[in-house]
Parts: sequence; C-alpha cells; structure tokens
Amino acid sequence: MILMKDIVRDPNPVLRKQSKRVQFPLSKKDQKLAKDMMQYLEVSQDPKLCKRYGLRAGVGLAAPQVNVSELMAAVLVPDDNDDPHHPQFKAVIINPLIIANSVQRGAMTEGEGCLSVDKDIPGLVHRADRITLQYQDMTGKKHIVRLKNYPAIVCQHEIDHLHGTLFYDHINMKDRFAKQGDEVLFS
Ligand SMILES: CNC(=O)c1cccc(C)c1Nc1nc(N2CCN(c3ccccc3Cl)CC2)nc(N2CSC[C@H]2C(=O)NC)n1
Ligand code: NI
Repeated sequence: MILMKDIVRDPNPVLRKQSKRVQFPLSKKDQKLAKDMMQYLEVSQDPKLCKRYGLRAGVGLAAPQVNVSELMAAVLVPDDNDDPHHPQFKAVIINPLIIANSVQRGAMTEGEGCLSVDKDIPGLVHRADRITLQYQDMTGKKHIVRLKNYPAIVCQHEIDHLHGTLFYDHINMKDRFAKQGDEVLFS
C-alpha cells in the first residue's frame, strides 16, 4: 500500500526527470505499481480511510511521485455528487499522449495542489480546457478519449509529472491570478 512516506517531495530531482516508456505485457512490478497507485487514490478519497492512513486526498498520482520514472499515472476523478460508483474519469494511463489540445485555455479558480509539493503555491495554472488523450490500459489496449474541465486538468497535471514538469511551472509568478485572454475558469 502506498503511504505518504512513499511519496517523493519537491525538490527531489526524480520529479524533474523524463520518464521511460512502459513495455507490454506489464511486468509483475508494473502491475502492482498500477494497482497500488489507483488504490492510493481510492483510499485517499474515503474520509475515514484517508484519516486512518494519514494520507493527503488526491485525484491523480504519477509513477515518478513514488520514485519510478515510467510513463504511468493513475487518475480517479469522482463524480460531482461524489458517487463512488460513477467517477467522471477513472483510468491507469500508460504511455499517455495528448494528441490534441483545444485552443481554449482553462484553469481551476482555486489553483492546483500536488501530493509531491508540500507547500501551497497559489495562482492560476494555465492549461488547455479540452484535450484528446491517447493511452494504453493495463492490458496494453489503446484508448483515445476526449476530456474537458476537471478530468482534462488532472490528466494534464499527471502527464506533466511524467515529463518532469510541476504545476507551479505554469503559474505567472508576476501576476498569479491574471487570466490568460478568454481562459475558462472553473472550480
Ligand atoms: C491550492 N489550491 C488547491 O489545491 C485547491 C483548493 C480548493 C479546491 C481545489 C479544486 C484545489 N485544487 C486542487 N484540489 C484537488 N483536490 C480537491 C480535493 N479532493 C478531495 C478531497 C477530499 C476527498 C475527496 C477528494 Cl476528491 C482531492 C483533489 N486536487 C488538485 N489537483 C491538481 S490536478 C491533480 C489534483 C490532485 O490530486 N492534487 C493532489 N487541485
Ligand atoms: Ni502532482
């Protein structure tokens, strides 16, 4: 089970490395990693279990955050009314590729948090509002999905981790909450 002690913190250089492609069929190690990362998100989103294991709640976790420089991340974006049975987007995304970005930009009004960044870094994190994401699932099957708003933001945040980018790299430090043109803001 992944616990907070297993999560690498900024400025550990592993968070700035380029991850390597994952080969199929998945090794036993990669299968366990994928399951453990998704389990972390599920446990962290259950208030009782989150408290019991001393976790920080998250909707995304990337392999470099647990010290594995591979192109793999788990994403679990719950449904708005927090219905655990119908998440907005739930997937282990392997060798992900953003194959299209909307011109329209988007950002979360409250900014972003990251399990690997202990301090709060306020500011709008400017991203594409919609993306077309290609990834392989744990069986190696290729998927192409179109995402917008929260799920799109989370996937961009996690895919950034795979290429050594952290969310605050996208904040305009001179004017942290300045909108970029007709950027969509949502909470
Ligand atoms: C500095 N201001 C802020 O952080 C921030 C502040 C307010 C609102 C938002 C929306 C903010 N932003 C933000 N909030 C989240 N959570 C909201 C709470 N939630 C959660 C909490 C409890 C149970 C279940 C769940 Cl679901 C877990 C996820 N997550 C992310 N990110 C950025 S993309 C990856 C994702 C991530 O998992 N980070 C650890 N950003
Ligand atoms: Ni993060």
